[in-house]
Amino acid sequence: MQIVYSADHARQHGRGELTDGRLMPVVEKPARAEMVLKRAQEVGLGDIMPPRDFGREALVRIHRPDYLAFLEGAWAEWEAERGGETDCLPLIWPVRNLRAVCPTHIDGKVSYYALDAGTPITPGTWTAARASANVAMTAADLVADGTRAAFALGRPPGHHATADQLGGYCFLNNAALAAQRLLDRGAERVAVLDVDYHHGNGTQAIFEDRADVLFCSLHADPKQEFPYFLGHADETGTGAGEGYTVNAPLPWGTTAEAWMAALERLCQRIESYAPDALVVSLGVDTYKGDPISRFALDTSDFPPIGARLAKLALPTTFVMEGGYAVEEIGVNAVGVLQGFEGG
Ligand SMILES: NCCCCCC(=O)NO
Ligand SMILES: [Zn+2]
Repeated sequence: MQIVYSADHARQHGRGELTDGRLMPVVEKPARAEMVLKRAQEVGLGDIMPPRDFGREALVRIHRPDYLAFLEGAWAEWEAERGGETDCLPLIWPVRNLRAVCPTHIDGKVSYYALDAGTPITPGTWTAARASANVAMTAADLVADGTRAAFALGRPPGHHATADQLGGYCFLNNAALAAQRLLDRGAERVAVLDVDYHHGNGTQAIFEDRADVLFCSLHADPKQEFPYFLGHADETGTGAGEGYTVNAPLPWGTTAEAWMAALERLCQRIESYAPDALVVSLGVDTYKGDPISRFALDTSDFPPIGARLAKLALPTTFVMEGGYAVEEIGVNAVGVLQGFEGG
């Protein structure tokens, strides 16, 4: 399986994320991608190629221009205001009884464009986020060119990012950009399957009113887990997209048996949709040893996931999302890909 990778991911390395009531060391760090790359090379998963730069015209197919302008200029504005000793994080949100009018001050702007305070903007964020987006679109192009499957080994991840908001360690929605790229290359229908432990609120929001992308996700129940405010089973799409969003929320402690049963239901929905291509938001934070998650999948449970996805017999673009057990992320993520290849 072809792997697309850019060392520019390492330009995203936050100095802290707000969690557990304090600024903690980030879990979304460069070692994650390096460990997956190392494992892919160890098992000879496939050739590794750099991304092509698709430019801003590809990003605006999914993201709002004002949001892209914010991301590009945020660090410079933050540094001018505060110096470079701390990362840019929000401190207030336009919640109930407030108005979502974009402020001019960087504190207000980052709050307007962020859904959480766990996603630090750093000097290298814009570079890393664009590289991750280009990695995903390059992988999608490989699949559009006839490759059976490709792996976008990028970070920062993307599935929490909406058209105009960052959050959950995400800035640009790599999986959504990959799906759009496949449509722009001639696919009529694309299914996005999100197997990350967390609900892909960004991907759902981006495609919720569209019938040309089916969004399916199994994830920790938002009543218990981040992102808390999207991902319920009664969210089925809106307008022309009614029926093209499928959520399978699962409780803390979910075992591989229950998780695979939910996956089976989503795979059957994908089969009935009969897409031209599949994009998989591949998070492996469903692993029982993940430091921020509470499902119970073991390393041996990951290859069967790939094997089931292979039975869909669709051109498939795997896009790296979450997974924070750094020692096991490689064997778990590559395990899915080996299972897909029948390895
Ligand atoms: N800091 C709160 C948890 C962010 C979740 C990140 C993730 O893995 N999403 O898939
Ligand atoms: Zn996750």
